[in-house]
Amino acid sequence: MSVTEKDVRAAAPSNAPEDVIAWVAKIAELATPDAIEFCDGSQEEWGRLTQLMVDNGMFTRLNPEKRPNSFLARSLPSDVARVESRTFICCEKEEDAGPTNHWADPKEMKAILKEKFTATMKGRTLYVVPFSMGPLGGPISQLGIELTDSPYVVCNMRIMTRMGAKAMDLINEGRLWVPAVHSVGQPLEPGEKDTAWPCNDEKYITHFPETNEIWSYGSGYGGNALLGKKCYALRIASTMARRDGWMAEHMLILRLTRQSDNKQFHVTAAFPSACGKTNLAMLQPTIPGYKVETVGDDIAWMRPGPDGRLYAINPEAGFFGVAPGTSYKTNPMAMDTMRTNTIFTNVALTDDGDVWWEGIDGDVPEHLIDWHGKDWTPESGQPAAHANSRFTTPASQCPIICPDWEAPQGVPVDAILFGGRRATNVPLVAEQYSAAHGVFIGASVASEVTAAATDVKAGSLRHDPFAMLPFCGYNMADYWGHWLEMQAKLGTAFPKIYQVNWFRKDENGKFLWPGYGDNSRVLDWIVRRSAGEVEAINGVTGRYPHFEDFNLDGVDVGKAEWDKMYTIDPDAWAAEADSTEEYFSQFGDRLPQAIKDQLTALRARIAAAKAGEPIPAEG
Ligand SMILES: Nc1nc2c(ncn2[C@@H]2O[C@H](COP(=O)(O)OP(=O)(O)OP(=O)(O)O)[C@@H](O)[C@H]2O)c(=O)[nH]1
Ligand SMILES: O=C([O-])CC(=O)C(=O)O
Ligand SMILES: [Mn+2]
Repeated sequence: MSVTEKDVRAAAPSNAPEDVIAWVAKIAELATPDAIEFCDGSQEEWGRLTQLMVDNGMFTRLNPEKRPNSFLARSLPSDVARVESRTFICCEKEEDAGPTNHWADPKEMKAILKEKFTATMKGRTLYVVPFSMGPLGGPISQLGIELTDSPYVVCNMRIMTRMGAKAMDLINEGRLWVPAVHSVGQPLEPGEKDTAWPCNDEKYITHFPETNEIWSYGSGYGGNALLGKKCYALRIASTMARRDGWMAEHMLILRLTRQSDNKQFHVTAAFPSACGKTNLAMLQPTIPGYKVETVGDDIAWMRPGPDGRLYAINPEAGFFGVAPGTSYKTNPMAMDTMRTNTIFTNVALTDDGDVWWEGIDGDVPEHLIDWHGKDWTPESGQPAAHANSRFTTPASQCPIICPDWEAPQGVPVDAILFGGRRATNVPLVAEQYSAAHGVFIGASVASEVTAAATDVKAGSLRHDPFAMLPFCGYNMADYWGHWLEMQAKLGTAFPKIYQVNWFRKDENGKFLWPGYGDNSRVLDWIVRRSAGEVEAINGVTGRYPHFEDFNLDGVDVGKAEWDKMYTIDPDAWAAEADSTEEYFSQFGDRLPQAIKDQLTALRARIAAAKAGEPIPAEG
C-alpha cells in the first residue's frame, strides 16, 4: 500500500505548512513510497536510521573504541562520484545555460522525470528533509526541503546542513524554500531484498533555475544526491545570486590571524574538485606568527555588507572531504575532525574495524577489506580505497573551526585565490594587475582533471573557470559579467585576486613546492603585499614576489627551485593564450569586452617577455 495524502498529513509535524504538505503529497502520489517520515534532525532519528542501515547491510558500524558513532558505506563501482554528463540545466532558453552546461528543455525534462519518478520509491520510505544552507535564520542563509528515498542521504544531510525541525520552523514562517526531489531509482517489489547500495544505471541530475527546483534520479553519491550541496548551494544559488546581487562560489573560507598585531585577514579560494580546498582551509602554518581558523572548505556565499565590503558565509555545516592523501602529516585538523560521528564512503576497512586509505599515516596493513568489500593485501595491486572516497564529518568538530564560522552576517573577505593543478607554466603565486585582470585569472583557470567526477578523463587538462565549470547554473560568460558588475559595485573594497599553483613539477615529475602547511608562506606574502609592506615584480601572468621577500626559512626551496617555479616560457604562454582564446570563443558576443581586453594585455606581456623587454604594467 502506498502513501496517501491522509498518511502525509498524519505524519507531518505541527510546524509543516500547508504548501509543504501539498507538495509532499503530490510527490508521494507520483513516487508511491510504502512509508513516509518527516525528519526532525534529532539524535534519536540519527541513531535509528544508522542502525537501520547497519541492519540492512548498507552501513558497517566502525569499532566504537576507535571511531565512535561512525560508519562505513560502500557504493557500487558505477556510482562513485558526480556524473557531469548526466547533469542538466533546464532553463527556457538554451543560450542561458550556455555552451559549458548540458541543457534540456524544462518541459521535455519534466516529462522524462515524471516517467522516471513514477513508482520509483515503491517498497521504500520517503523521507522529508527540511534544511537550511547557512546559519538558521541568517540574512545570507537559504532554505530547502529534500525529499529522498535514501536513509544514507538523510544521515549525510544531517551532517552537511542544518537539517530538521528548526529549518521547518523557518519554512513555516513563510520564507522562500527550494524544493529538491531525489530518488535512487531502484523500487522494490514486495518481499524483494534491498541491495547494499541501491541506484540506477540511468542518472538525471537536473536543475530548473527559473522555478528554483532540483530533481535528481539514479545516484546515491555525494554531489549527485546531497542536493543542498552542489545542486542548490552552487547551481541554483548562482542563478539566485545573479538576480539578487550576491555570489555563490566553489570556495573555501579561512581566517588568518597575524599574531604580532592580531590583525585578521579572511581569504576565500576557488580550486577545482580535489585540488586542495579542504587542505588549505585547515592549514597548519609552518611559519611562526600566524594562526589559521576554518570557516568553510567547499562553498562560499558572499554578499556586500553595510560597510561596502564583501562578506562570506559557509552555507554548509559539515565537510564532505576527499579521504586519500589525508593524514596527520598533510591535514591533522581534518584527521581530528573525523574521529567521531563520521560517515566514510568507499574507504577500506581494517581488521580491527577502523578505516584506511592510501596516504593515511602508518604502515600499510597486511590485510584490509577494500572499497569493493573484498579481501585486500599489499600485493593486490589495486588501491584499497577509491580515489574519490570521502568522509562526511561535522564542521563543529574541527579543532580550529573559526569562532565566527556561524556568524549570520559572515566574515569580511580580504583576498580571493584561484588555483588549479598545473604541472607546468603556472607559477606559485601571482597578484592581479587590476580587478578585471583578476576576473580574467579566474576565467582562464585550467586544471588537470581529478577523480571527483566519473565521466571526465583524470589527468587531462581542462578549462575550469572559477572552479565552477560543473557548478555554474547559467551561461558562464554572463557569470563573468556578474563578477565584473560586483567589482564595479564594490569598487576598491572588492578583494584583490591572486592566482596560486601548488602543483608545479620539475623535469623528474617531482612537486617543486612542498605545499600543505607550507602554503602559509604564500598567505604570508599576500598579507604583507596587501599591507603594502613588500613590492612585487611585473610578470607575464601577474605581479610576482621578489625571492628575497618570500619566507623560505626551514623549507627545502632554494633559488634554483624558485626559478623553476617562476620560469615563464613565452612560447608556452603564447600557446596558453591561444587555448584560452579558443575556449572563450564559444561564448560569442556574451564574452564581456573587459575579458577580451585582458587577453590582449596578456599577449602584450608575452610579446615583451619574448623580446626581453620590461613587462608593461597593465592599466
Ligand atoms: N602536492 C600537494 N597536494 C595537495 C595539496 N593540498 C591538497 N593536496 C592533495 O589534493 C587532494 C585533494 O585535496 P582536497 O583539499 O581534499 O581538495 P578539495 O578542493 O577540497 O576537493 P573537493 O572536496 O572535491 O572540492 C588530496 O589528495 C590532497 O592530499 C598541496 O598543497 N600540495
Ligand atoms: O560534489 C561532490 O561530490 C564533492 C565535491 O565537493 C566536488 O566534487 O567538488
Ligand atoms: Mn567541492
